Amino acid sequence: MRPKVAVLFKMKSKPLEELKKWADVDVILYPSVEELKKVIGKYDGLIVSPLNPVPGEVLERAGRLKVISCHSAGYDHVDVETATRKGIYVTKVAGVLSEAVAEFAVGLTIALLRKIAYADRFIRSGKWDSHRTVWSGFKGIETVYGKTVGILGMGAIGKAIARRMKAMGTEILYWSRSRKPDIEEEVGARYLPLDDVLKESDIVVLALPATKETYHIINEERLKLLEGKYLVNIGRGTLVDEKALVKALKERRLKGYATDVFENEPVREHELFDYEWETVLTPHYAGLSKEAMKDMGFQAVRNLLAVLRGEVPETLVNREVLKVRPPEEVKML
Ligand SMILES: O=C(O)C(=O)CO
Repeated sequence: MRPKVAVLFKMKSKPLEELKKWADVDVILYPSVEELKKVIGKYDGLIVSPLNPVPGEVLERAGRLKVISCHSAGYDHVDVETATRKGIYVTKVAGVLSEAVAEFAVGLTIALLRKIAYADRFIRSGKWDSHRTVWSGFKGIETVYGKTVGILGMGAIGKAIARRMKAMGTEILYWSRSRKPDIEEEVGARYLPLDDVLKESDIVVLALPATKETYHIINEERLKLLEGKYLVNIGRGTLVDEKALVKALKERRLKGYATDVFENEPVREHELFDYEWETVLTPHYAGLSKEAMKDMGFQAVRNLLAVLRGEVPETLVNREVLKVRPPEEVKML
């Protein structure tokens, strides 16, 4: 029997075609949790994006589901604990979007310090009447060159950010779960305890995954260490206590915040919208380049098919699932 697979977002057509060679595929664009609960029982596999929450209440109804393939490096939108208990394999993609996301992190940093997004809105709203308006209105613009950049999280994305930042004439500090001698050697990055990175950097870039340990890692206390500095987030919204962050902006302690991610996405209204000069806000699309999306699509499809073939993909997130349901019990291709 051909497996039945649901893709819950608009995946690129080439990887989708590849998937269709092996499985009967339904594309259901961004279903709500309630909608997903109604149909989940029909599927052997799911391919999901970070904007497709798959909570435990959905998985409890997933009678024949064998695999959830995340079309992302992050997998915090899936209840992995429940998936594991139910013998559902969860996979992620790796190595295919680091360059795209790192490039975006640098873009956000430059936009934040040089006020590029602000300036774009300024000119479009017809306010550019003279050079004087710009010179007197655009005060306190800073270069990235010459700054100290602290990177929290030195995985593939963190390293790709470090290389780019170094090339822009910055010093690199970092904190990560483990030391990374390769990047220390390559760009002279210095490993420091987390709070020291915050104290000694001018710009802090968050490139951490969302886990229990990293939840609100930038909280009220740590924001005090960021006085007069910039914060950039391409990790996950939950890394930052947004309420405390807004307070720090309001009290002019934090100089600026650029983020691609939010505690609750999608975002239609947010207190951060009031800080036009101090923030750059983008809708969780750092990985959305044509090249990265195609590579991610193929890897997500390969991961899903590997599980259905009774193989163990390298990027399996929940290895404990192998004890709950061994690969030969999942195999249907
Ligand atoms: O891959 C991910 O987890 C992303 O959020 C890409 O932006």
